[in-house]
Amino acid sequence: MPTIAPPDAACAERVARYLDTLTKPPGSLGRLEALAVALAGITGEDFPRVTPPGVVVFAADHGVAEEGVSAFPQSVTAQMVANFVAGGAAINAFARRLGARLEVVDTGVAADLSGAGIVHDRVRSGTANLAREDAMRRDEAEAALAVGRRAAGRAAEAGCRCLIAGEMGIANTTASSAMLAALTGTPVAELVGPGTGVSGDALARKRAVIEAALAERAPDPADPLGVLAALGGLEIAAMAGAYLEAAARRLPVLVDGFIATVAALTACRLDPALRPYLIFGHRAREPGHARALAALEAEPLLDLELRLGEGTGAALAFPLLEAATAMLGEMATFADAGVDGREAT
Ligand SMILES: Cc1cc2ncn([C@H]3O[C@H](COP(=O)(O)O)[C@@H](O)[C@H]3O)c2cc1C
Ligand SMILES: O=C(O)c1cccnc1
Repeated sequence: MPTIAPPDAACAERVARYLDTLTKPPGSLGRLEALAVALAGITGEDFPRVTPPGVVVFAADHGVAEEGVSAFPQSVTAQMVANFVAGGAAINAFARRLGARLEVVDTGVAADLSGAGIVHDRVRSGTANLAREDAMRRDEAEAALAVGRRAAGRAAEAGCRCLIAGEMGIANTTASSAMLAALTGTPVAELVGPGTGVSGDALARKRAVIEAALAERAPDPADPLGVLAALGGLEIAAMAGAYLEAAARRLPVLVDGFIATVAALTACRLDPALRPYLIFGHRAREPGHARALAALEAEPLLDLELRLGEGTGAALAFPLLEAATAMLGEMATFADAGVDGREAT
């Protein structure tokens, strides 16, 4: 694994002091100031840049879809990949607003995806049904982490200054819920939720499937790769790998919703040095998201009651990162603007 250096504390400290010289009462820009300090520490730059962002959407299928745990059929994963390529998904609309580089990676969709515009970096054709057997082998989980690393590497080499990972994979809230329960010991009932919109009997079945899988697989919470292999997904592993690679390259990571946060938690368990590189875009409606955020002691920037994924919540939060860098780069100091400082009271 490439090593992740600690953030540049001296740079963060310099930027924190510089913020107090800008024409505003000290601290008055609140969490935006903390964001600017964090970005300075992450990048090691006094005037960090976050544009353009790189958005990578990892797509893969889940064998557990056959248990009826999603409101939508498995075919939607492949169909949405075509929609991403055609530019018609929510993430396309938001990424365009940001001037983002958008890449779609087939990490293991259970269909033949041909055509231009898709990066084919497949580990296997969907996972196995985690209700019956391990979702994948450990070496496959490692290979999926490497898919994510390669994608983050491409984004960095293309000049991206911030990484957003998104996902598409029908039934992946089931895999993510199972992983979160395994990693944190939280009872399934406290974190399972509707995903694409299951309720009533279907939600009860989703919960029962996860509880049974946890009882049978019983992965060791101290073995994050084992949890990923037993209960995870190819796109979830790829997101984790992308986060680790971005941090190794000192790129800020803007984390999306529930699934992305479970990937982030897994990646932090693999390498705790990742944590300071993560900025959390939003709190999604899925009940497990608050649990996953709490496990990371994360306070997200937005709460727009989203329940979509794809990287959409992170994309919506990105302008706040831009604003934090603009505050540093464009505001005048008291001295330069000839504005009187605070009275000694
Ligand atoms: C049209 C459509 C577009 C989506 N974009 C993201 N998801 C989201 O829904 C899925 C997770 O929910 P569940 O576990 O209930 O299947 C993931 O693919 C996720 O990214 C979508 C779902 C649908 C139907
Ligand atoms: O927050 C997410 O990532 C999410 C929530 C519900 C359904 N799909 C994705």
